[in-house]
Amino acid sequence: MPERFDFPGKTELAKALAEAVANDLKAGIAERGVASLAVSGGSTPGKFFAALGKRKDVEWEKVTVTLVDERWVPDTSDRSNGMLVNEKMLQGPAASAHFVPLYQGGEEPDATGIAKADAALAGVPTPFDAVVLGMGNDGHTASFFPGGDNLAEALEGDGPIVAMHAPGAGEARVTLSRKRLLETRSLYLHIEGEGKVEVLDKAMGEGPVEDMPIRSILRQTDKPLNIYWCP
Ligand SMILES: O=C1O[C@H](COP(=O)(O)O)[C@@H](O)[C@H](O)[C@H]1O
Repeated sequence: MPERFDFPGKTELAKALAEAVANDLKAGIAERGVASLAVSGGSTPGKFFAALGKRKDVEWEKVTVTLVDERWVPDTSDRSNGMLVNEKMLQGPAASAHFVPLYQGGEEPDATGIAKADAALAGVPTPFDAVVLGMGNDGHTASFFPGGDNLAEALEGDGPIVAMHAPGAGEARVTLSRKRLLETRSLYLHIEGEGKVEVLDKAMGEGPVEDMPIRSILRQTDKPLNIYWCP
């Protein structure tokens, strides 16, 4: 059963989640000399990224940061999750972290693009010390979209990176597979707003995973899921 932590506001949530993830990274560095983190994009994580990136107690030069999913757009696009991470998190103390992008050029995540992204991801210390997921109003997480053309592969395949096109996704995307996402020491779901808690409540109920792919994370028991929410 996931554990839920509620906060009065976005600032409090951002600070608490940054504290938890910073502790995960420090534990990883203490144990193996390096640490790795995979984060989501979208409209929710900006404050959390800023709070985490300011942490001076993390040896950022030993940290590798990557994404749980990416829109297949150049990193100059304001739709790029990579750009968001670079602008909001990898500033100040965190500027010395190593960032591994998923977008590898070109118009489409074709076999060459996926092979390059797989190769880039192979350089990220495994398991992740922390994975921070988000959730869309349609019940998607990472780029596990309802109606996604490669949803079954993303949910059940060995991955590690899967191309995804879906009616609700906008541009073509890539996503880490469920298997790769669960190769983590800590797992978080970061959601904000009353609307998202309604989506979460629905997802916690019965129904097919394909209708609300966040269920593939909520229903698994391999990794304890910590849900961070604020209004
Ligand atoms: O498109 C995406 O959406 C989800 C949720 O985003 P939000 O705007 O509702 O916070 C995000 O988790 C994912 O990484 C992103 O690519």
